Amino acid sequence: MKTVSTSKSHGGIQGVYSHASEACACDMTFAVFVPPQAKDGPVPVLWYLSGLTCTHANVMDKGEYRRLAAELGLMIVCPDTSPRGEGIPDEKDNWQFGSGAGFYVDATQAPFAKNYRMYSYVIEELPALIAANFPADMSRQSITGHSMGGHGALTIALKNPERFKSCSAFAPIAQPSTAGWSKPALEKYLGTDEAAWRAYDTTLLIEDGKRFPEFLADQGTSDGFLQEGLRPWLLEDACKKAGIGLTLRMQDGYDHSYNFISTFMDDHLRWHAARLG
Ligand SMILES: N[C@@H](CCC(=O)N[C@@H](CS)C(=O)NCC(=O)O)C(=O)O
Repeated sequence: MKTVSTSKSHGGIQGVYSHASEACACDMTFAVFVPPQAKDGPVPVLWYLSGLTCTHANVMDKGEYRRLAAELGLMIVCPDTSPRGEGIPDEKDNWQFGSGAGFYVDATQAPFAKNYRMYSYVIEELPALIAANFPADMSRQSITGHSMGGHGALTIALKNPERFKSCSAFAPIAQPSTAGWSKPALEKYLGTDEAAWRAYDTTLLIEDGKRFPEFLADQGTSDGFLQEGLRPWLLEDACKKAGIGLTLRMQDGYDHSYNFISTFMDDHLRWHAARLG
């Protein structure tokens, strides 16, 4: 692991690191905020998964999580959203696929299967690296994310309920297997057999019996992707049918940007801190 940069903030350290990823077969960059409490022992970890077009840096620069994370003693880990670099298959003019659009799946189709393994990266490789190199209490982890990363957080929590104490999302893609900006990506990463997509679709995972105790989700009413891409009512329906507690807050006038995310970041940090103990 290489340190790209470190910078003191609110008594903690905001760092950026890179490493040669086995899962993605390329160098990957990620951000970690270590709160001041870490000098007294391991601290709980909150994973933040970003949305389409993002790197590790968007939430680090605009998410405004450090002040409260430092107060609550939370480590914040922000992975990249896809493999990147020379030789990685990509569609340069398509922001909904390839670089910046890994959708947190393990691709099975050529030529993507070699690198686009963001599910394994986020659930296995990066946690092992964090556990080995940072003062993290890996018995206390929670997960959140935005848009494509909200989909990532919800699906990962549903598939690994024993790993995470809590899960929340900002404007998550509720049903990626039928939304216009995600369905083509699932088809290219996972093939045309729609049965394979179910493992990466929140509503279908719930339909197939996966469970998580409760979710918090915030959604702006002025989000341009609300009607076609995000459709939180599908999450609401799925949770209701399954008896999963969902706190869905429609936030009047907010859009899809980090101005929305940063407004409600404190609420999400407090939600997770309360459940991380
Ligand atoms: N590039 C797209 C927008 C993509 C977009 O809104 N991405 C969200 C996640 S789905 C984001 O967080 N963008 C980065 C940012 O706002 O910093 C467009 O121009 O319509």
